[in-house]
Amino acid sequence: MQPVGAAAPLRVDIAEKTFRSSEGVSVTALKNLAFEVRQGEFACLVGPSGCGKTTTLRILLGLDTDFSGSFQMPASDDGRIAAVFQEPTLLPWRTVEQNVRLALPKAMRHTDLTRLFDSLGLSQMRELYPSELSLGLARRVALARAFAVEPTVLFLDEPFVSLDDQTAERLRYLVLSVWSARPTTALMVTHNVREALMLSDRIILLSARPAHVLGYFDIRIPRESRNPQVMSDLARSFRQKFPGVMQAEMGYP
Ligand SMILES: Nc1ncnc2c1ncn2[C@@H]1O[C@H](COP(=O)(O)OP(=O)(O)OP(=O)(O)O)[C@@H](O)[C@H]1O
Repeated sequence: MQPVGAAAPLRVDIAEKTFRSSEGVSVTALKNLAFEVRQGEFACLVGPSGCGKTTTLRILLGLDTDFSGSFQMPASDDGRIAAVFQEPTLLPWRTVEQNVRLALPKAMRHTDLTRLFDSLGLSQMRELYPSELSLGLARRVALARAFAVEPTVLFLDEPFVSLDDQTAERLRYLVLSVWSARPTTALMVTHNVREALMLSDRIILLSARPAHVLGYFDIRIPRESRNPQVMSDLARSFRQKFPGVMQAEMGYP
């Protein structure tokens, strides 16, 4: 299928990002972090805990402008950006459906969302309020809200953490199926190598803080062919290419 949304890659070239406390303590989170995500590609930023992954996403989302360097979003006519964080951040006084619709640009407010709710298993939940949802369901709503705007670029920050294994795996498959129906440029942060091998076209492996790129791992095997044997072969190749980084902490013993 033809990728949609973007005509140019997402280009990131962050020279440095340093946090400075009022007591004068400084922490350099990113240093010479440069990478690209190609048009219509699902890329994963993988790196150890605290290396600077969320900091990178916050910069790309414009939530943190105090850094040196530059980045370029994929070019397109409307340039919609969507993001899903670990915390679903739903409006508590709005229903599931209202939470999703409120994110839509005016021209799309009356879009038929039936297929999207169906594909995320949310058809029966449209009238519920966030307090009535488990964390797994709330994450699905956050994902629906992001996909509903048909973004040019989609950022995901560890959307499967703190879920039990079964719920997380089901959600990974749901994301795959919704994303595959409209493969927009996506960048997902995770510290779970197995998850990245399952979902992505390209893994961008980051160093410990200050984060910079250690290397790329491209996966050309179609997602639907990544059965347990293929996944285990991919994990072996990854381990061979990056010896020492496949620790249990990173999701693949
Ligand atoms: N507002 C802040 N002030 C000071 N230091 C910060 C701030 N935000 C992040 N840091 C530090 O910057 C570093 C990178 O943090 P960041 O949250 O980006 O890492 P991460 O790779 O996303 O971690 P994790 O995988 O644990 O979520 C960490 O050492 C963190 O303590």
